[in-house]
Amino acid sequence: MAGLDPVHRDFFAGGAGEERTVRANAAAFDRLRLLPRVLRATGTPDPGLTLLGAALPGPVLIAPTAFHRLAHPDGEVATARAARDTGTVLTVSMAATTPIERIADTGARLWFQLYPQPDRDFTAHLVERAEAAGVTALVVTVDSPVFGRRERDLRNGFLDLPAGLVCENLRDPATGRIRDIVMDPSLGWDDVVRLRTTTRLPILVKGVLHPADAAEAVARGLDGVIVSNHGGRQLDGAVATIDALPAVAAAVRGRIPVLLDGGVRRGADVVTALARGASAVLIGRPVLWGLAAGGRDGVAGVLTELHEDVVRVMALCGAATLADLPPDLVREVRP
Ligand SMILES: Cc1cc2nc3c(=O)[nH]c(=O)nc-3n(C[C@H](O)[C@H](O)[C@H](O)COP(=O)(O)O)c2cc1C
Ligand SMILES: CC(C)CC(=O)C(=O)O
Repeated sequence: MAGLDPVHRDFFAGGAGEERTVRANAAAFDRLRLLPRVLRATGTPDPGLTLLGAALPGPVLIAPTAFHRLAHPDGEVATARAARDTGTVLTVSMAATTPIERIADTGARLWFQLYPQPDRDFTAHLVERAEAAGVTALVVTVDSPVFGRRERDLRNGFLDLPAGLVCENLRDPATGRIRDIVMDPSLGWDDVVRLRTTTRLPILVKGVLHPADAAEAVARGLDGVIVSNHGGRQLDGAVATIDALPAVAAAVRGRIPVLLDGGVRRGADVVTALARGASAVLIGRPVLWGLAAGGRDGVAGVLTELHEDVVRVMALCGAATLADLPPDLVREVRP
């Protein structure tokens, strides 16, 4: 990627351990094929949907990723402008390098990703700050009781942000200092549900792979689950998300939205995930590559191309709307 420091490129591209799960996310899509329908006179497909009460032009959202100013000087502001201009949702990482208020100033539709911190008062402050800035949902990442072991970063000695960049949303309101992100191995369902006492925002849990956990999210009254293995950056060896999706969707039975991320690169991947039970998908690394290559325009290019590809694949499958993507559209083939 032109202009991207190789150490930062490794941080973006890499995963945990052997990167088996990074590869598995892509390989699992490679094992799936579409069985299209013909002569359905669908006209130009409409990939629009309503998600958590918001009308969106298409089913591809932006996953939370840290440190956008490593990719481009305009960082999260550039990403947010692209989200605004294409009408999609940007999920802002808690580890953003731009204050949430400045990102919100773009007018983009934002969700906020949270790692609940052991200091509950600080967690409540973070949530209140994001809500005041105008975010419309909270995404609680639950696949990270500890940091994954990212061997590229260890080899490269990438431990800290370069001088001048900080996680702006971790500023302590009392001291003005930037706090470290703490991964909390004691985090439990009660902690997630307790966020309801702080916020009226819808709450999605991100990092669910097991159907029993998805059922628990429904039972706990949460508003959505994101089937995710953190792009292979946490538990190396975790199942590919597109493989985990059908059982999660079966457990949820349409009661709350099920989203998916991990290895979504093409319109066919999006259509495959929706046919397997997802309401929408999110993309992580492609947005970072677009940002590094061309700031706002690069990200908008990635989002627009993928949107157009979704429409093309829907037409080629005989689907007029996202409701026309049944499970029998997808067939598994031998590797
Ligand atoms: C560089 C990078 C940083 C990430 N930072 C976060 C983060 O701060 N919070 C989080 O919940 N997930 C984070 N993720 C995981 C993404 O939200 C998402 O699950 C994953 O990237 C999806 O896979 P994909 O990159 O194959 O599309 C990060 C992923 C990458 C690649
Ligand atoms: C700064 C990290 C906590 C961000 C993250 O979740 C990731 O790199 O995958």
